[in-house]
Amino acid sequence: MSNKRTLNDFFPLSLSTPLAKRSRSSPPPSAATDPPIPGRAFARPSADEEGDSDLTLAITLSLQESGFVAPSTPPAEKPEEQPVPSTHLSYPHSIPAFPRSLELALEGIPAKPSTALKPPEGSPESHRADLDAHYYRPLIPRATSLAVFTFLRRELPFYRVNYDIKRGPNITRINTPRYTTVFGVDDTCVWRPAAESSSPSFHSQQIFTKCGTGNVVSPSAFERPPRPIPDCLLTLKAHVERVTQETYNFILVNYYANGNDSISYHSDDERFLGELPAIASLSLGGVRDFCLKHKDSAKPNSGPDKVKKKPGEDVIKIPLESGDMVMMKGRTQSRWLHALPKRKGDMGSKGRINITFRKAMVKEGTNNYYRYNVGDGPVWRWDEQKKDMVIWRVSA
Ligand SMILES: O=C(O)CCC(=O)C(=O)O
Ligand SMILES: [Fe+2]
Repeated sequence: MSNKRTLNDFFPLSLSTPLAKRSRSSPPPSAATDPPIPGRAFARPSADEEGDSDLTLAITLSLQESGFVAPSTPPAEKPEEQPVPSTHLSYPHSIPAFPRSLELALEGIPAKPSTALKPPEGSPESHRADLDAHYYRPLIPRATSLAVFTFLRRELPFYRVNYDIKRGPNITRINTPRYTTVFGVDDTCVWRPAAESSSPSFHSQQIFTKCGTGNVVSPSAFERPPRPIPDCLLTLKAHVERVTQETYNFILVNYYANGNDSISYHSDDERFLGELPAIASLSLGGVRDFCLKHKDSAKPNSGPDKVKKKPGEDVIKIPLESGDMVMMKGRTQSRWLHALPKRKGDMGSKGRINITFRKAMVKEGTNNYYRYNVGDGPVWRWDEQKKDMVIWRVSA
């Protein structure tokens, strides 16, 4: 579907507030450009107020906000320096950077060894050979990961995407059973700051140019305008790239509000990801089971012996906790399926965010990811009073 909207349709905000401090990727300040974030004006702390106590406070607040611990006495008001939010013409609203204390906590995490995932006992050798998946338990320490969860749920724009699929003569309406959002552009383009821009905001200056030629690419070359990765997600990407020794140009985010939200068995084996894609998948928030099964075992009673299988016998099931990361490489996408099934009871009672880091090679990837993770519906945002997602703004 082609998109005839102009960039102004995507960025109706008028920008007028001076900013206290630049994020690490921002150019030197000139004119002010970013709107104030209601209820989030912080005074600059003195030098000795910065440090571990900020992180302790951020984590305590986050654990309470996310419902992972009950609030005790109300925490003391503690101002924290607010780095410059990320803005861009394609964003429905600006996206704050992580508080400095959280950013420092993430930067300081040492790279950890991973554990290889193994197929269930008795699986054919070919299944083992096709599986190149590892997990980090955890990649991000639990308390820090919960602070990241609370921050991202509160600050990112989410979508509940609907689309039609055609099976023979029938058209089926699919309502994606989770909230999604996406940032990035495929490898044929590179983001760079627009020359001579008077804006001090790093992201609001970003345009993309064709790799090789350096020619500016118009956002209308895509079905929906691609969105640069905001600073907060760039911080996570840098850590994941360091640990996995891979590079990524796309970040897809899922928010599973409760146990009814899910993703069914699938593989991320689209051609635009290349032949043997490396995908890192980070979990934040509530615990949920992540399941993998070989594509051959998905066929009922397949295999040479045709022995009747018990349900779930071929499935690898890992309860992923906040901060855990699964890395899938090699033939994992082409030969295995994965899913996050619906869950009743305790396991579905807490919200969970999943972030996948991927690399799309060509334009089809950009069009596909924005169609299925942004779509054309309203923006949903977390409402702290209602403790639920609410429609924030209907798209133009
Ligand atoms: O939520 C998860 O852990 C899995 C998400 C996933 O497989 C996907 O987004 O493709
Ligand atoms: Fe997936």
